[in-house]
Amino acid sequence: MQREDIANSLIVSCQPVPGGPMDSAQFVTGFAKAALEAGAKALRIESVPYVAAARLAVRAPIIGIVKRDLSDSPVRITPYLADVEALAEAGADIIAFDATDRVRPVPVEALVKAVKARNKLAMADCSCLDDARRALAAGADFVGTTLSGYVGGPEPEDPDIALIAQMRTLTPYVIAEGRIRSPEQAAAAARAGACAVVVGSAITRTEHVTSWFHQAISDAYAARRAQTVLGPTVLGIDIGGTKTMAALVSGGTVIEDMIVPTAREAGPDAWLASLAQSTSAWSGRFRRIGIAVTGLVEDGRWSALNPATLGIPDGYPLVERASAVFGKPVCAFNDAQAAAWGEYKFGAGQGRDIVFLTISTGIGGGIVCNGRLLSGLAGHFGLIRGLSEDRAPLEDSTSGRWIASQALKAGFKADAADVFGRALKGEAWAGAIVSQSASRVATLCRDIQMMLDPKSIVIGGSIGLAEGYLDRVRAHLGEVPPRLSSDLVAAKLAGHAGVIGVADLAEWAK
Ligand SMILES: CC(=O)N[C@H](C=O)[C@@H](O)[C@H](O)[C@H](O)COP(=O)(O)O
Repeated sequence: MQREDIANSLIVSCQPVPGGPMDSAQFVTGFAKAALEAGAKALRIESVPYVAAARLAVRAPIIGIVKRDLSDSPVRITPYLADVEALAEAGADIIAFDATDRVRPVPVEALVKAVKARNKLAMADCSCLDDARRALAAGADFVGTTLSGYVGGPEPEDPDIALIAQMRTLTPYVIAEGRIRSPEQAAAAARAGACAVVVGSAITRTEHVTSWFHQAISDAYAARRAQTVLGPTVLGIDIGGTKTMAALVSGGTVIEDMIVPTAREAGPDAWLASLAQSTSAWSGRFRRIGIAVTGLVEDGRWSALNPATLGIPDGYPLVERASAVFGKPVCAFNDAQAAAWGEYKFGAGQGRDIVFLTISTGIGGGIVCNGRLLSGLAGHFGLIRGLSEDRAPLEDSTSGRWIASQALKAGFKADAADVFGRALKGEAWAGAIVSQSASRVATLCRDIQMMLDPKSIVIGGSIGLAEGYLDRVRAHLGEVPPRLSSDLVAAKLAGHAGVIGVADLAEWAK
């Protein structure tokens, strides 16, 4: 045969799962005939007996291989000269072999020579462009992408279309092979320049194809069951200064989530448009949307309280714009208030009135009083006046930003996390800074207790939950008489508090 005989064609690899119920010559020839009847032009067949059986059953070109598991080499496909001889004898037209640059019993040059000596065509199964280069130099007639993704590391999901295009710069005789599982992927391989496309598992490994469908359907049923048990699903969104989280939330449980960076300069219209796009795959799965944002939300309008965190036009009509973009009802809340509600209903609050404090780069919070979340400015504890001479906001003398600035004053270039690490190791200067911050939070907790008398104060945020911080706050509170003291508990929902809380608020806002 000529190389052109298989140009622009589909080749079906008929390799049953070894040892499986279809691992017999009868199925191999059955698949081969069915494939040819449906338009395939050639076959790829493994083992000498199956090549011989197919040769008797069909006239189409056959790529023959032998697979072996060797103890002293990772090479599996047609490693020996004797394999080449036997495949030629059995009636293969093209003989394929592993052409990777690994420890091997026989050099590629010798295999090519043996194939040619039998007047057959040689196909080099490659893992990368360099393999193809060497194989062509050795005289291979075709190069295949067969072994891309199979020479170490985790197995990729998609076919290596880029490698097809790269190989095409070396020769027109590129055969695309490996993980081509849909007609769209096969067409992409052809468009990338392959002269022929091999499809195996997706056509002839019934066990694999069945397991793909089985998995997809099981996941879908599991999601449906979760929804029945948990109740309606809401899209919760938490837009922060550096990243935005979107999640499908049902009954306080996050079913699926994703995190995308917040393109700070792009502005709120662009953030909403890109969120609608990145969550479009979920569109049929929720009926309402809750959005939590940093800053002040009043009557559906969003304003920045600290433009350094996220700059937004004053009074931006968040609810109106988001409803238009998503085409679904939307409600919006401040992010710390939403987190307070999440902790109250599903986290550390356990349904008892709480004040939530998040101590992080800055300080925020939320108040649940008589089972109701206070909105507007309520809970912006970081902005209350501190005790310093200039009456600067409390967060300026307490938060993560302040901790880092104090470290610098003490002569250490360290962020808040470093300062905590060094405090834990017993470095006195770091311990003093952390302790000062904790003592100010303890004073805040005492004042909160006097004003609102919550059942618990729930502490969250990267500083609030850092090892040892809560204990230090408790130690400072220990100086207060017991009835005036607070029950301090650590937040439980971590990074999901905002989306869980706002999703629940959206569900009950209807
Ligand atoms: C890596 C390796 O050993 N590949 C083997 C080569 O013959 C076969 O197991 C594959 O089924 C064949 O390459 C077709 O690929 P897919 O079944 O993904 O369409």
